[in-house]
Amino acid sequence: MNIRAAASPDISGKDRPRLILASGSPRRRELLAQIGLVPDMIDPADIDETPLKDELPPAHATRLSREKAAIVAARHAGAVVLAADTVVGLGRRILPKADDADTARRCLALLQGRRHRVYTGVALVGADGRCWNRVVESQVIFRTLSPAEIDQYIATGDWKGKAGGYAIQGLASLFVRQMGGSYSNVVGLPLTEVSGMLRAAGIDALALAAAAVRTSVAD
Ligand SMILES: Cc1cn([C@H]2C[C@H](O)[C@@H](COP(=O)(O)OP(=O)(O)OP(=O)(O)O)O2)c(=O)[nH]c1=O
Repeated sequence: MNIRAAASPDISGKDRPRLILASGSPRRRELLAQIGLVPDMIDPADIDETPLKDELPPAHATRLSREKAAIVAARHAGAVVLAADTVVGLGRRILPKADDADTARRCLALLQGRRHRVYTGVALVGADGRCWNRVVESQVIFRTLSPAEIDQYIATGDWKGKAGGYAIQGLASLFVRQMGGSYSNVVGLPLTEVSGMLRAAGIDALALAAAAVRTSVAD
């Protein structure tokens, strides 16, 4: 018996289920590309992301990721659908996604000189309709920022569309004194957890990458 073939019938990738990324975030696309996965389609859910009354940051990220996945899965029967939501939490408080300079400035004034948490809720719907859900927490401590430094950062526009008004993968890396937990989680997709969920749904990023290397060497 060919044990490897029996254990990994999908190793070539040709039989893997279609993967739909239910997100308009370029960061999530880039993070998936980092582990060799190119979604077959990008289909953002575009839902109302207003927090519920007294909703805590991890519960908010979990709820929104589930809603995004469910809406998009209903449009793509038989596909694997991946959705996520990233939230910056300061204690019990949810900081907004910065769509204008004033919001970003207010967020940075709150975040400077202290610790906050970043939660990404991840929801996956399998080709057979099974659902997986996780929320991953990272901790970030910003150094003290002067009002002039906040103004300089605002002028770069790097905060646009980012939860909490900053992007750790950009200039805001200059503000990070300390970080705990998953870095990719802060950027928008906790890759270790996501790859485990995808594997459970029949998409094994590491096996696909290894198979691709073997194929190119054989060519
Ligand atoms: C904290 C932080 C967030 N972000 C981004 C990740 C997300 O794109 C965004 C949080 O908003 P989200 O609502 O999670 O995602 P989105 O609106 O960009 O896309 P979609 O809802 O279609 O999935 O903030 C960074 O890029 N870097 C960071 O350091």
